[in-house]
Amino acid sequence: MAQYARNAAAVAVIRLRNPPVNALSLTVLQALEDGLKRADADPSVKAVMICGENGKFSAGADIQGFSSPKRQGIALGPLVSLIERSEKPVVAAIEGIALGGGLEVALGCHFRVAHVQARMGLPEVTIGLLPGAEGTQRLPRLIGVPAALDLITTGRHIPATEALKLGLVDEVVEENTVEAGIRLANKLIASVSLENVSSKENRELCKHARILTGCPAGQPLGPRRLSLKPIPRLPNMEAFLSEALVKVKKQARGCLAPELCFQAVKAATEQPFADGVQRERELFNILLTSGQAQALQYAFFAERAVQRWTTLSGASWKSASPQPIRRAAVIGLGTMGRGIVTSLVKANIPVVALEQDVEYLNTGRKAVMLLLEREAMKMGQDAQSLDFHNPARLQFTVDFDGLRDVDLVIEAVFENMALKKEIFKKLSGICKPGAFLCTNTSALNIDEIASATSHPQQVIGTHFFSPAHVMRLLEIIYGRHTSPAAIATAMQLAKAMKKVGVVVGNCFGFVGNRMMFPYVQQAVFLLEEGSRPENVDQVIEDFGFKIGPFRMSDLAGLDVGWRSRKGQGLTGASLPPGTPARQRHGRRYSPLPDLLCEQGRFGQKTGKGWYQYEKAGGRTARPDPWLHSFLSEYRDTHQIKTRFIDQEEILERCLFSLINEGFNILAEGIASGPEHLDVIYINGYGWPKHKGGPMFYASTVGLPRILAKLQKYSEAHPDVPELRPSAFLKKLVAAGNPPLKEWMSCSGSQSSKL
Ligand SMILES: CCCCCCCC/C=C\C=C\CC(=O)SCCNC(=O)CCNC(=O)[C@H](O)C(C)(C)COP(=O)(O)OP(=O)(O)OC[C@H]1O[C@@H](n2cnc3c(N)ncnc32)[C@H](O)[C@@H]1OP(=O)(O)O
Repeated sequence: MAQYARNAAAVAVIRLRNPPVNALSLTVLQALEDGLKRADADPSVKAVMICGENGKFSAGADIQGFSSPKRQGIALGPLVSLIERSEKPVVAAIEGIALGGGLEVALGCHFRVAHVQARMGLPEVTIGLLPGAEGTQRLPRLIGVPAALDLITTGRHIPATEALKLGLVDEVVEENTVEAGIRLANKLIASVSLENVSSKENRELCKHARILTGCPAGQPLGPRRLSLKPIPRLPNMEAFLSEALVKVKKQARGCLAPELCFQAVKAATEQPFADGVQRERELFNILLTSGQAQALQYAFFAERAVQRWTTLSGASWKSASPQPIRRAAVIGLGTMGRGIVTSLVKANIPVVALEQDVEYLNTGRKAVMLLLEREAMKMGQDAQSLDFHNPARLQFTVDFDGLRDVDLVIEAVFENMALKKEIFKKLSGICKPGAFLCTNTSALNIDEIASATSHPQQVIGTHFFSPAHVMRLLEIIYGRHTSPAAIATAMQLAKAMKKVGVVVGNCFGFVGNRMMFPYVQQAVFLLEEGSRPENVDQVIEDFGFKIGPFRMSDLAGLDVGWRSRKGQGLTGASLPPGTPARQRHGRRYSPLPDLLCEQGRFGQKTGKGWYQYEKAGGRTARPDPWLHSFLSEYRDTHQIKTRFIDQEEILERCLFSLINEGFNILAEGIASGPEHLDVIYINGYGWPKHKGGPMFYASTVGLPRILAKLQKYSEAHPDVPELRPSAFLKKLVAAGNPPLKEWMSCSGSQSSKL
């Protein structure tokens, strides 16, 4: 709702009220409209001020409401126009946040006062929409086309100080914003009522109010109505717009909203306000029904849902409190360790970084310092707080004794069980008993690592994604003995590092890598059968992934997987003589990646992998004729008949096998819901957010279709168990393909405990 109140003077205060973020639900909109009409009808009211309850203006339209049938016919735009048309000055007092429809309401007001800590923005693009309450038409009139286009197509939130520089707000205050808004409203009232009185003092007051408001005498509100303002012209508007469109399309990678946001702003540059508004509405409706908006809104809520973690035994925030981390340690300063140290420093957590010897330590130190310098450059003035040259904030050592008083250790050494167990045994003896012992393993058994310590309840997996200081995902893996406090602390740590923590159970590869395995496996099988790396990558990248499996493999290094396969006895010296080249443990196996490694083709680092590069360390992948003939010879050797594989088969075999594994994971209770898998894939594996994550995507394709396709591929490849449809998928299809929200209530006995 919105609360209407009269203050002692002639200012009516309308306070938006819908905790926690004052989202503009139908009730709030109705109350806002009622308040405006009441203020208009009351002759003793001379000005209106709109603010929000609890230090927040508004987070915009109620996102849940977009999927409600009631939304039809309700539009915020006319309400914003109603505010703007008011004959009585309307002031927005912005505290906390003014986002989306919230900012559009403020744009309808004649004046905007913001608290210095407030943030503003039009983030609709991030949920697949555009600012549909005339914001795409008003904002460029207020702050110019380039700045408006930037805010509307990126959705970024800006601080009040930047908003002031852009001219988005009239005043920024450090004190009580509501009082400042009322003060301004009173000055405006005074300026109007004193216009014709000729005392010197009054004329001064009017002058002051005009300077503040930019209103010529006698016309107090006309110039403040943004719909009446012309668009500030650029000398080269056309060229500017074409360049901007290229940039927007490049960043959008298949997501519709940025381009339609662009089109709406373009309309503002070409058409009168009313026609622009009409165009904005048409584009808004296209987005609303596009499917991408649903996916992005699902992703928004999924990210929030995973914060409410639960374990199989029922632990949750209710049963656990996070412990404070006053000092942390990172063991191993390879690529991952460096990024983890950087993330901790950025989160203002003092860090001890440990390496095995001085040589490694010095190399690691240099790399960490370089990363931190770069981060500091990006942060500008805020970087002072990092203070990473201060040894009390960041210390480098080769001595485990330096870890005695830390509250949490993150081990980020080589992926080797024996080495990890040795380290955890050492930590168990050195660290204080309450210290949390985290491992950055990407696949290994947390329980086995914990067995090397005398405090297995303190051991937890914290799987970072490379580059660890950039990627948002933190997969948090609890073992059999992990305490709820350890989980809560890891979740809190993720939040402090501005990452999204997802709690999952312990199994080989956890959630992310376990689902990735069948996807990569299918990609390689497709090469055996007739595809080329560039064909497969193209299909996956056209789907919206940032990078296809082969480009990814070249980037990460083929040697990483090779080492792991050797460790598992799948290839290398430990392979029993007589093992068939393309079979392991009775299942289909492709030795292609091993053969490439044997040729020294490790990917970008060696200048050759699935592609060729300009030099070792080069970044530009080019199809490699050598690899094409190698594949032909390989097929000849193994008598595989080359066939043409179409895009549909490439996409389905890669993605449906990944999704299938997702259903197995859900059935086993490794994750407590499909949202967890989707958040992991969006934030850690480059799954296109506008497709909502693999499990949401499966729900849009339809589970019966996924099942039928898996059945077909499984029949064609009976030696690939990963293509055999999951029992849980079959169960859901048999249950009538229920909506994703209801899947877990159909899951087996284990997960039903969740
Ligand atoms: C029936 C309605 C009809 C409305 C008329 C439609 C006419 C069309 C015209 C205009 C269209 C306007 C479009 C919009 O305004 S779309 C919304 C744009 N706004 C956003 O995208 C903001 C989204 N929110 C955020 O970015 C953050 O939540 C933030 C506000 C910055 C707060 O962040 P933080 O402090 O980290 O807290 P949480 O993110 O955990 O949020 C707290 C809870 O609030 C819920 N929430 C937040 N925003 C919204 C929202 N806009 N609608 C509904 N719910 C919202 C969030 O889910 C959290 O809930 P919970 O605690 O249950 O998880």
